[in-house]
Amino acid sequence: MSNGNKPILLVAACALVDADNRILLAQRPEGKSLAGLWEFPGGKVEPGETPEETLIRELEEELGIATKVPCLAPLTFASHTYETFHLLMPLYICRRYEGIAHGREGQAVKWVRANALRDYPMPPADGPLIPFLQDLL
Ligand SMILES: Nc1nc2c([nH]c(=O)n2[C@H]2C[C@H](O)[C@@H](COP(=O)(O)OP(=O)(O)OP(=O)(O)O)O2)c(=O)[nH]1
Repeated sequence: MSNGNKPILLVAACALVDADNRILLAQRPEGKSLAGLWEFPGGKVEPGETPEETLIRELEEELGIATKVPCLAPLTFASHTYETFHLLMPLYICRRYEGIAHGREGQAVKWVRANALRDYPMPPADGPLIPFLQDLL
């Protein structure tokens, strides 16, 4: 199957898990693509970055929390064709971090139980990730 020559976009995402086994979702702000949908924190891997470095940067920028490479464990990935690109998105899990997560860019954030993830509309790429989290948590 061809993807219609769309470029691959590499985005690193993280399931941040608290002591109660809840997962943090952040709401995409108005004005962005997929606005209003709930997503895992993360973002595009910039040139010169590893996906882990991207996540450490994004978790700090978006949520004000600090973590380290050994605290990021690979869980699974999403591979999904959008209209103008094909998204390849490794999903990491992180249970060890410092700070209290809050939406530093004005976005709503919510701690959600694995069995309630389906109650939050997510980008189309994210649906297949949910069973992995439900099995794990
Ligand atoms: N962080 C994150 N991005 C996701 C998820 N699911 C999903 O399809 N994406 C997509 C949305 C965006 O196209 C891309 C992440 O880009 P980004 O968040 O760094 O970029 P952005 O919104 O500032 O830019 P844009 O999409 O408005 O161009 O990955 C997810 O769970 N978490």
